[in-house]
Amino acid sequence: MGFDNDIAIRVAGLAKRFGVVQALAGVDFNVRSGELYGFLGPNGAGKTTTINILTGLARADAGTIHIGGIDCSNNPRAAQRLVGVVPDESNLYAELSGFDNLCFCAALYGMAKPERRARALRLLEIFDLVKAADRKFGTYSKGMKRKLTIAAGIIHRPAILFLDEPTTGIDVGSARQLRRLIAELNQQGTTIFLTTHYIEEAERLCDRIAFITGGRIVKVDTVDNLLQPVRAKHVLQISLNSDSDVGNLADDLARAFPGLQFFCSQSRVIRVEATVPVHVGPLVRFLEEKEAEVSEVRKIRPSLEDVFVEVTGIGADAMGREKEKKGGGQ
Ligand SMILES: Nc1ncnc2c1ncn2[C@@H]1O[C@H](COP(=O)(O)OP(=O)(O)OP(=O)(O)O)[C@@H](O)[C@H]1O
Repeated sequence: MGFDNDIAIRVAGLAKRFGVVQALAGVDFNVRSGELYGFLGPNGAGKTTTINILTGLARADAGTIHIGGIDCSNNPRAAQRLVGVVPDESNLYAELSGFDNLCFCAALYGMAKPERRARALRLLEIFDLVKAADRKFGTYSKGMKRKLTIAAGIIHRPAILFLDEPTTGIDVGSARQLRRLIAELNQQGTTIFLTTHYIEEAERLCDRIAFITGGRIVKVDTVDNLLQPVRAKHVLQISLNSDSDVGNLADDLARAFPGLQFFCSQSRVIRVEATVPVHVGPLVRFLEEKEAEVSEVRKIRPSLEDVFVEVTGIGADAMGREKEKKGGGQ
C-alpha cells in the first residue's frame, strides 16, 4: 500500500520523560512505504516507549507523528486503523483457544463473522499452529505464543505493522521461523517497524536501521551503507594458548607494527585491524619470540556489530547480557 510522499510513518521531535528519566530526547525519523525499518538498541534505549507512543498506548510530551499521512494528534483513530501492533508481552487471553483469540481480535477490528473464521484459520496455517488451534493460549510454548500474537496483530491486514522485540525469549528454531514470516509479510507489501537488540537480526531483516541509545537516534542508514566503512577494514583474530598478558603483548605489537591497530577485548585473544591486508607470519613470529603460543589466527569479516560498537560505544555482548538478565535470549 502506498502513502502520500511514500512515507508510512513520519516522526519529528518526539520526547517523553518518566520522572527523572528522559526516555526519548527528540527522536526524528521517517519510514518509507513498504520498508522494513529497525530500531536497534540496548535495554532502556527508548524502543518500547517509541512503539507505545506511535501505537497510541502512551502520550508523548512533545513531537508530531503522521501515520499514512494522517496527523495522529488530530485523527488518532483513523491512523490506528492502518496499523497492527505486536507488543513484546502478549496481550491475548490465556483462557481462550488460539482460534478463539484470533476470532475475538478480528471482531474487535469489525470484521464480519465468516471472514473472521476464514482469516483465523488461514493465519493458523501460515504460522503452523493448526494442531494447537483448539488449545488454550495459556498452554502454548513461548514461540507459539509469539507466533499467535503476531497473527493477531495482522488479522485485519494492516498496512503498517509494529513489532516490539519479536524474537526475544524464544528458541533459535522458532526465532528463525518468525524472521522468515516477517520477511514474507514485508515482501507482500506490509510496512514493518521492528525493534530489536539483536544486531544480526537487524542486519538480516531490515532495509534501514536506526541505532537508538539513551532516547536518541545516533545513526540511521541502510545496512549496506552502514557496513561501508568496515568493509574496507582487514581484521584478524589471534588466539593464544596460554594465559599471556594480552594487554602488554598488544602494546608491544603496536610499537613493532605501527601501521596496524591491536585490541584485546577478551582474555587470550588479540584483534588486529588494518586498512591493508595483514601478513600473519611476522605477527606470529613476533609473539612466539615473546614466548606467547599462538593457537589460531582467523580472518574476521567485519559485521554490523563492529559498526554498532563504533557508533554507540556499547559492546554487543553487553546488549545480549542485559537482555538475558530480563529473561530473554536467542
Ligand atoms: N512507565 C514507565 N515508568 C518509568 N520509567 C519508564 C517507564 N517506561 C519506560 N521507562 C524508562 O524509560 C527508558 C526507556 O525505556 P524503554 O522501555 O522504552 O526502553 P527499551 O529500549 O524498549 O528497552 P527494553 O529492551 O528493556 O524494552 C528506560 O530508562 C525505562 O526505565
